[in-house]
Amino acid sequence: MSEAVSRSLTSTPGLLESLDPLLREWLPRQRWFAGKGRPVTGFTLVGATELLPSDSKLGLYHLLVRAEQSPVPGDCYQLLIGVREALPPRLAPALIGHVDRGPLTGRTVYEALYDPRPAEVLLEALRARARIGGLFFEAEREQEIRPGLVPRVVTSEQSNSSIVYGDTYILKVLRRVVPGVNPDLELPLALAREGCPRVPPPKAWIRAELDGEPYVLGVLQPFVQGATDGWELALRELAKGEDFVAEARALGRATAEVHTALARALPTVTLGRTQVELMASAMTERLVAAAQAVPALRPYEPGLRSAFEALAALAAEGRTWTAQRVHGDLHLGQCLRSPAGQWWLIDFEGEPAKSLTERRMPQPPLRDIAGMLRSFDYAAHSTPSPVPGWAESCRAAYCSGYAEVSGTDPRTDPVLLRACETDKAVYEVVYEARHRPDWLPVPLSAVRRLALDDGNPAPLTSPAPRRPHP
Ligand SMILES: Nc1ncnc2c1ncn2[C@@H]1O[C@H](COP(=O)(O)OP(=O)(O)O)[C@@H](O)[C@H]1O
Ligand SMILES: O=P(O)(O)O[C@H]1O[C@H](CO)[C@@H](O[C@H]2O[C@H](CO)[C@@H](O)[C@H](O)[C@H]2O)[C@H](O)[C@H]1O
Repeated sequence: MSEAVSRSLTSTPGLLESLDPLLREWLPRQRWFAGKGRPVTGFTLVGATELLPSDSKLGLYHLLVRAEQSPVPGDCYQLLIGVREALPPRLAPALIGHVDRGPLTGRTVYEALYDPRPAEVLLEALRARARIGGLFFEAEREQEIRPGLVPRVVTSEQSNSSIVYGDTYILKVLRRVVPGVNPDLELPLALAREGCPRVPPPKAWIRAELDGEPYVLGVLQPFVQGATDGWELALRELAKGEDFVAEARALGRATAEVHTALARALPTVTLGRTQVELMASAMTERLVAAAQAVPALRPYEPGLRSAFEALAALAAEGRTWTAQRVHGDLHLGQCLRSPAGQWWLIDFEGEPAKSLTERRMPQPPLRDIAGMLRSFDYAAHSTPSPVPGWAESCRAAYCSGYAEVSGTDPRTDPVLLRACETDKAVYEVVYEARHRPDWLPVPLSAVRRLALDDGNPAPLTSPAPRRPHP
C-alpha cells in the first residue's frame, strides 16, 4: 500500500464549512440522491477520512455526510471528494465547485470516482486489507486481489456508483448508506459460500464502524465480461420480432437456483394466519398511500384491494406459506447474461424505499417471481415494436423454468402471486410517478388488468398503452 493511503485523519476542522454551499447545489442533482423534491437545509458530518493528503497536488476525502432536509431527518450519503488546484479538462464533468471559504479555500473539489488515481487508492486499500480511520477494507478469506488494474467509472444510470477495474472487478460504491447488515453484501456472500454459481461472488468490501454502528460502504465482485443485462436483451429480441422464451425459461431456472441456495444458507420460516394478515394489510396500506400520491391509481383501488383481501381470506382458512430470504427487487435489469449464455443475478439491495429491517425479512419467494413477471410485461409495453403474446409466453416459460429446478410451479399459487404482482405494480406506479413520469402508463396498464383479475392463473396483459422511450 502506498505511503499516501496509510495516512489518515478522522476529521478535518472546518471541512464542512468549505464544502457546504457547493454540496447543497451538487448533491440534489445526483441520480442517486434519494431526497429529491425537498431542499437540503444543511449537512452533518458523520465520518471523514483523508485518503490522500489535501495539501498535496491531489487530495482525497472519504466522507459520510447526512443531508438535512428538515422537517424530515435526512439520509446519509457516501462521498469521495477529490481536491486539486484546478481540474484537467478530462475531469470537467466531475466538477463539484471552487471553494471560497474554510480550510480548502482556493481549491477545486470534484467527484473523485471519475479520476483514476483515487479509484486506484480504493483497490489498493482492499488489496492491503487496510484499516484507515474508521474505514475497514476487508476481503473474503484467501482471496488475492490483482494489482495495477486500470479503473473506469460506470456511466450508466445507477442507484449507486460503480468502478470497473481492468474488466476484472467491479466495485459498487453505495451512496445512501444506513447502519446495519446490507443485503447487497450479505446475500451474495451467503450464496457464494453455498456454492451457488448464479451470483458474482464478493471478493472484498468496505465497511465502517461509526458510533458503534456497522455500515457497508462498498462491495468488490468479479466483473462479468461482455455481459448484457436482461432488459437490454429482451428489448433487442422484441425489436427483431423474436420471442424470448428460451431466455425466460433460463431466468426461471436461475431464480430457482438462487432461491434454493438462499433457503439452504439462511433461515426459513412458516407464515401462518397472523403473519399473512399482517402482510396483506401492509400491502393494502402501501396501496392506500400510493393512491393518495398518484391520483391515476384511485379508480382501481377497490379492485386492487380485493387481491390482498383474497390473500387474507386464504390465510384465515388455515393456508400457510414458507418464507425465506429473497432478492427483493428482481427485474430484468438485475440479470446479466454472459457471452457464454450463463445468467447471473446482481444487486441484492432490495427495494430502496424500504427500511433495512423490512428488506432483510424472510418473504415468500413468489415476491421475486412477481417482480420478474412484471418485468416481462414492462418490456412488452416499452418497445416501439410490440409482438403479440410476447409477455405471456415469457411469463409462462419463466414459471416453467422455475418449476423445473425448484419442483414448485408459481402458477399453482395464484392468490399469493396476484397479491405480490399487485403490490409490485403499485410500487412501480409510485416509482414511475416520482422518477420517470413518462413511464407511468406501463405499470398502470398492469394495474387495470390486476384490478379486474379474479385470481385466475391465466396470465393476461392489456393492450399496449402510450409508449415511453426505453
Ligand atoms: N458483476 C458484474 N459484472 C458486470 N457488470 C456488472 C456487475 N455488477 C453490476 N454490473 C453492471 O453495473 C450496473 C449497476 O449495478 P447494480 O448492482 O444494479 O447497481 P445499482 O444498485 O447502483 O443499480 C448493472 O446494471 C450492470 O450493468
Ligand atoms: O434497478 P434499481 O434497483 O434501481 O430498481 C429501480 O429502478 C428500476 C428501473 O430502472 C425499476 O424497475 C422497473 O423498470 C424496469 C425497466 O426499466 C422493469 O424491468 C422493472 O420490471 C420495473 O419494476 C425498479 O422497480 C426500481 O426499484
